[in-house]
Amino acid sequence: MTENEHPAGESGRRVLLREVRPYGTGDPVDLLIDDGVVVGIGQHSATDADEIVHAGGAVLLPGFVDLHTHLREPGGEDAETVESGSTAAALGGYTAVLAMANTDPVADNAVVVEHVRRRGREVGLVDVRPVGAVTAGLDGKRLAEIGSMARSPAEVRVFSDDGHCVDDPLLMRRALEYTRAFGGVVAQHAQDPRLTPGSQAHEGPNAARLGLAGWPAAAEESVVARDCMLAEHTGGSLHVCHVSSAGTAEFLRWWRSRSTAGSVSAEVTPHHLLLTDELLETYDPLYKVNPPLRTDDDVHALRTALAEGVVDCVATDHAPHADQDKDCEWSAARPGMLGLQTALSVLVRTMVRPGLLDWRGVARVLSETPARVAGLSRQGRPIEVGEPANLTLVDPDTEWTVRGAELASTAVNTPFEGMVLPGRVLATISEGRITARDGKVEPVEGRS
Ligand SMILES: NC(=O)N[C@@H](CC(=O)O)C(=O)O
Ligand SMILES: [Zn+2]
Ligand SMILES: [Zn+2]
Repeated sequence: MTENEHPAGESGRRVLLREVRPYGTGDPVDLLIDDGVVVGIGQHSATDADEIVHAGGAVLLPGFVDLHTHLREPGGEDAETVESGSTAAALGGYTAVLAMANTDPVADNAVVVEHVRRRGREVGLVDVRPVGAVTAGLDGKRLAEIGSMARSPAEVRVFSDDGHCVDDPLLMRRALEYTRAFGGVVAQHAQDPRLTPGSQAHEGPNAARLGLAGWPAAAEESVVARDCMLAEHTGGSLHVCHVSSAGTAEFLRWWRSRSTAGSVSAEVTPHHLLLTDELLETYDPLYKVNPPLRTDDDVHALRTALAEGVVDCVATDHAPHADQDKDCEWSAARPGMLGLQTALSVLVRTMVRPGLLDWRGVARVLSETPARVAGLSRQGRPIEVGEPANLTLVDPDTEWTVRGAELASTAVNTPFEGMVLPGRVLATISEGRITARDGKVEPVEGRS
């Protein structure tokens, strides 16, 4: 496959989706895909197609785009690989994922990002887009080779030291200035390290009772405020990773009402929309994550902020960890949770069923906005004739029980273990090809 071909494109193959409801509205229609492009919406005959999906009135959405996935390759293959993570992504309804840079070696140069992009193409289940590090070795001391990653065949547009905060304001300023020149974006893990030494959990009564070092919300809020000001000052684009507190949402609401320059986008994770620090009681490291699970008030403020568009998208922060890094005492465990195969269901539970988001809203927060932030022109497109067929078919009603061992990731650290969640992905279509269907991925043809 050459660099210019689409990852999963398939020439001349016609796929017919029977009885779908785009954005969950209106009467069911048939949607015909030919050569990776939507060519007809209306009534179609089975003879039009090589392959038929009987959807029975299921909801059709643009394919999901995850701005925040840890695929762990290279260096962390005992937790996840591009192949296992792509499988989880396709099963979760994703057609594109941004693979975070905190790998080993770090994705801070063209060689590593090209490797990740190439592996994504070889696996061929989702469009894997590498994120480049902001600073060399994620050390926070000098900028990484941002220009050479942007110009490389990996076409890096999003830069992040995620896992670490770019806490030096001068480096953050330079990164915003530099990426602005080519339309890039800096995704910040907002955590003032001076306010979070040895932090283990949300700073509050629950952590205090258990004797766990606290991670105060102000450590996030102060960095977000500073970075918004730097984005305005430089005219650069800031993306705020994993917003976790009511205070950050409140600040962003105020900022959006006044700022005129620069660009700020923000994501919330499914786990911060559902889980709270009451789970600390269990002492189960499955619930250890960075930023930490916070309070019920934070959870509800984040849901409201997402409904209003103050926080404008959902990203999983899918963070697989091998058993030895989770099956141990709290303080020794690594922070992070699986997310790709449960994101939609958590969103249905926390936002759709309570009436905070309709399916158009789901398309906006899981697909359209993340695609725009990442600059992916073929993703998050309207469901219309002539558009690329990157699509996800969702059954909104079926409930299922989450079992980490049954998920496609190599690691099993889901915080939703044993929960019954609503909403299932019936099929994922990437560049016109069915990549996942009925809980199984469909292997790339011609691949041994
Ligand atoms: N979210 C986490 O708790 N962990 C992430 C890093 C990060 O997103 O900060 C990881 O790489 O494991
Ligand atoms: Zn992070
Ligand atoms: Zn992360």
